[in-house]
Amino acid sequence: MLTFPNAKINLGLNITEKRPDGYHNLETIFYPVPIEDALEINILNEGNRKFRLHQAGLEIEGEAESNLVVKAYKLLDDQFNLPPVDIHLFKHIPSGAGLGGGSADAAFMLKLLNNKFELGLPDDTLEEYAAKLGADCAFFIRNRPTYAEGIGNIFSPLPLSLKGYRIWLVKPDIFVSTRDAFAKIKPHHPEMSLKEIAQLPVEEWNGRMVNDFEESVFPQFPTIGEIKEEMYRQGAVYASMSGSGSSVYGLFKEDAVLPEVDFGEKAFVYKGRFTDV
Ligand SMILES: C[C@](O)(CO)[C@H](O)COP(=O)(O)OP(=O)(O)OC[C@H]1O[C@@H](n2ccc(N)nc2=O)[C@H](O)[C@@H]1O
Ligand SMILES: Nc1ncnc2c1ncn2[C@@H]1O[C@H](COP(=O)(O)OP(=O)(O)OP(=O)(O)O)[C@@H](O)[C@H]1O
Repeated sequence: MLTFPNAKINLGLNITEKRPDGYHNLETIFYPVPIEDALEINILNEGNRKFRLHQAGLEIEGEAESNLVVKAYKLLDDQFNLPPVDIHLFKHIPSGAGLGGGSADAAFMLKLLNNKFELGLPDDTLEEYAAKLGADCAFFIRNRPTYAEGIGNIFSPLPLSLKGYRIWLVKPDIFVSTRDAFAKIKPHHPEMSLKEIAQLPVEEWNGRMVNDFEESVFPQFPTIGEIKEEMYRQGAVYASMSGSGSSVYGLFKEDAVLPEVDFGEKAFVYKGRFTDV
């Protein structure tokens, strides 16, 4: 059984409070984007191992045991004593990009196991399992435009569609530490709530919808800020860094011409369009 975990972008990200436990309260909108990994499971018939992981595409740091698809399998295996699985993961979504690629794999693995082994778990339960695997994981269970608050874990669906817009996304070869990015922020409440801004036409988001991480990340990594400027130079109606970086996206009108721009040899570049959400 095969599935295609997709990435997300953050539309706006306000860091509002530092909590006594060291984490931060925030508000953001998660929106699915059609940049995809491929994930397949089959029943494993050889040997006495519970799982085998084959990886291709972009490299993922760490041992197989620390891969989120394996953690997702173990979480459900503990509860349901699943058959052994042979896992194939083709990695296309860059990591450390603010695109939630690892979280997507984890959530899609839960959904895949639920379907393959007919566990009958409803979305609410799958979301509870996903939340144990990482901050953004639960979003990918329903995988629809979502307003998130709390530490990024309290969700409500949002009536918002980017259908018809084009997206140009660039991830330069820069690693941003999420922890450091949070540490440099002075939390504050925004003047206008993100939910209200999101109801305005996309053309009116620039200057209103803000990713607070840009303030702490751009001075340290000017290249990331320059990519955002380039998006606006090329005619983006809205551009922003996603999550804590390092990827930057621009949203463009359907008929926009997106030229070839050299963002560096190792940059990941994606051009696509939003369809059915
Ligand atoms: C900011 C987002 O990118 C929004 O999409 C994500 O919520 C971050 O998710 P993530 O990369 O999976 O980050 P995590 O691994 O959960 O957290 C990394 C570190 O960021 C800090 N952190 C994270 C989330 C949060 N609400 N407040 C925090 O202060 C903590 O120091 C934590 O140790
Ligand atoms: N299946 C996986 N795909 C990608 N990364 C994984 C996976 N499993 C574990 N990881 C680990 O998770 C870390 C980052 O994952 P991810 O791809 O979600 O990037 P991210 O850009 O930090 O996402 P975000 O900031 O939006 O949460 C990497 O350091 C990687 O070692």
